[in-house]
Amino acid sequence: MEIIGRLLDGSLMPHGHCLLWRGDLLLMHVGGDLLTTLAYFTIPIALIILVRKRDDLEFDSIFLMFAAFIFLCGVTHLLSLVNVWHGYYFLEGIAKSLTGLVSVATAIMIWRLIPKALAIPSNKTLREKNHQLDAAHQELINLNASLERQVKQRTLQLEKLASTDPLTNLVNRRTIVATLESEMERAERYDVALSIIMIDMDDFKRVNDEHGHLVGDKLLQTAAKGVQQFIRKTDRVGRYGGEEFLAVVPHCDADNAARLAERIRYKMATISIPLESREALQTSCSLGVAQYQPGWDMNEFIDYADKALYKAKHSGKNQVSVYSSETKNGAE
Ligand SMILES: Nc1nc2c(ncn2[C@@H]2O[C@H](COP(=O)(O)OP(=O)(O)OP(=O)(O)O)[C@@H](O)[C@H]2O)c(=O)[nH]1
Repeated sequence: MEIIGRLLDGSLMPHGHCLLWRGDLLLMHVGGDLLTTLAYFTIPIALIILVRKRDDLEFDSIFLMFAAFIFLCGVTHLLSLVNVWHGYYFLEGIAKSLTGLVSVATAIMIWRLIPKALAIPSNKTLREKNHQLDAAHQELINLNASLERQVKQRTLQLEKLASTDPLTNLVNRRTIVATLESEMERAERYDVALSIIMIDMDDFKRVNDEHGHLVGDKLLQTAAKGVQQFIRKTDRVGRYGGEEFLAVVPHCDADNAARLAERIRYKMATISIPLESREALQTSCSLGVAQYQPGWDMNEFIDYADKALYKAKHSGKNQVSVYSSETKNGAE
């Protein structure tokens, strides 16, 4: 109780007496303390708001110590202001002591934090790191784009490999059959003509037997090129079997397909493969033509072209035969 009484004892000599109650001195001391008090009470609020809102802020504790230290300075200035008219010097002394203690604690903390604070990268370093990151990011994007291009390219190559016959470079059987399937759907839907030509090299076994497989291969390659030269860009030809080619000819009826087949036959008959020690090798082929009829399935369609081809072979080879019910009968 005695201590509280002493603390609240404002009966000591007011500080105004030291200032001789002079207006100019009072104005400076009172005005200065008033402004400082106001400022020192608002700064801690700002610091606390900052610490609470920025949870990524480093060194929270030092900000809070600063807030306490500045607040206590504000209290000291407030009591100085009061003590111009009163004499609460015990209270002011306690406020100053507390301020001193908190200041010393803050100073110690600051010195201990300095190495840590210095270790934080500067804005310049961060900007440089950012640039490096941007450059690395861009490099990754470019690398990714180039990888994607390579994958696309490789996929195309693989697709081509999977659909191409390596010897003749024509599309393989699977692909020509798929083409035929979709052309049949188109012919059915739009009611347009569609024909196929089955082309089979004549006496190919003899070529292999007499001249060897390499010559046989060369002949197949030359024949494939020859057929390709004769068909339109919209037509497709593929290697259907060993020495058998299948041409799919959309928008073409049996008569026109037969004319095309005849031109191919003629062209094939002009092929000659140079041989090392003998005269050039001559060859020929037989061709079976069939025009699509709505309702046929693909196997039937191919089978009818095959039957026409069979007839061409059996009628002496090196000729074209068109499928008709007569052919069917003849073939069976
Ligand atoms: N060199 C070579 N020969 C092949 C290839 N594929 C199949 N052959 C051969 O082609 C020949 C086909 O013989 P056959 O089916 O008897 O037919 P062909 O001798 O042409 O007789 P016809 O069709 O009646 O004129 C066989 O000897 C197969 O080995 C190939 O890729 N290269």
